[in-house]
Amino acid sequence: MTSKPDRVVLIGVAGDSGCGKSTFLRRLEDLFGAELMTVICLDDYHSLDRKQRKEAGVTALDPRANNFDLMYEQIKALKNGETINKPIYNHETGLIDPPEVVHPNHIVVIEGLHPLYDERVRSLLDFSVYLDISDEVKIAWKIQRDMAERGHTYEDVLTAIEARRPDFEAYIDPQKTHADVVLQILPTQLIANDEERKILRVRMMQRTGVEGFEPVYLFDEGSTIHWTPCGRKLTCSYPGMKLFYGPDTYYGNQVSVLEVDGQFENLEEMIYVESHLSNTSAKYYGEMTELLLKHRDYPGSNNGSGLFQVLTGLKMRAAYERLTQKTLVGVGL
Ligand SMILES: Nc1ncnc2c1ncn2[C@@H]1O[C@H](COP(=O)(O)OP(=O)(O)OP(=O)(O)O)[C@@H](O)[C@H]1O
Ligand SMILES: O=C(CO)[C@H](O)[C@H](O)COP(=O)(O)O
Repeated sequence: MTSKPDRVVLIGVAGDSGCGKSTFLRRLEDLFGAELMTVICLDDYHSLDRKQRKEAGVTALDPRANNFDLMYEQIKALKNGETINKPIYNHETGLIDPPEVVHPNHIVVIEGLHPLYDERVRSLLDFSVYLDISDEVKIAWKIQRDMAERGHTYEDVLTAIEARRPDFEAYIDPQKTHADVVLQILPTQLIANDEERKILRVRMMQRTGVEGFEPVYLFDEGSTIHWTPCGRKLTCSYPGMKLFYGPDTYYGNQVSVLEVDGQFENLEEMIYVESHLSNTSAKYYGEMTELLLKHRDYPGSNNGSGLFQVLTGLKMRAAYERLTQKTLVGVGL
């Protein structure tokens, strides 16, 4: 930690396992710098270890397997500038390890399955995002990762997703109704059969009427816009690309929706898209494109998921600067 923070800004990143939280956090680090930001994985608040969950017949998604009282007490303490003794859930052994000391930092990010579940924890958050991955895409990503890196079979992956589904629907998914931004990742509508789910339709649902949060828009705020940018200034290969912007209602909340269906052929040309977006919270024209180009190797950099992760990160930086009255200079690049 660099200096003692006067004001701790608390950010929530919610989503199921394998939904891209780590990738998003790596992008956030570009904006805040590793020094200023402390990430707390809420898996550490599992109150039942793997064996105990098995015996009790509950999953880690079930609130009964998590200690929300301790989570609240400790996150509140960090926000108040106090040091905590945070438990550790060990994913290698499935056991709860001895606690570790965590000091408050300028930005504390709580990420995992339940950042928005408990009303008390939720009320501490200054900005939040929910990563909402459709089943088809979740299966494709999990299969790619868990088969390649974790030695699982196709059937293992499907069984694991199915086993989690009831608790996912009961306890994780409803959190999206509380987030400031929901990043929805869906199969493309540009072609009928994209079995590998390589082409994505990604929607950034931005809640309107939230103090200090000005949603990003395309061309004209409040209008409904369908934009097919492919042509002289943006190279698109098959099956092309479509952008959309417009107002909507999402679980009773007013939202501004930005959508990208398809993929960017040449990331350098993102400057053309950036030039048509307003309220990005970039510090200068081109910053959004530079942030994307910096990590062109991250998954999703060439589609709406990378673009909207960068835009959400810029909104989190804007929230930090507004709440602390501090300016972050030069950490992004
Ligand atoms: N935008 C994306 N486009 C394509 N694939 C992606 C994208 N984001 C993530 N993935 C795939 O999903 C996998 C999981 O991503 P990531 O590790 O960021 O998720 P996570 O939510 O942190 O997962 P866990 O909680 O299980 O560690 C990655 O290895 C990658 O294969
Ligand atoms: O959803 C999860 C984390 O996001 C895990 O399933 C949960 O934390 C339990 O971990 P493990 O399977 O290693 O016991």
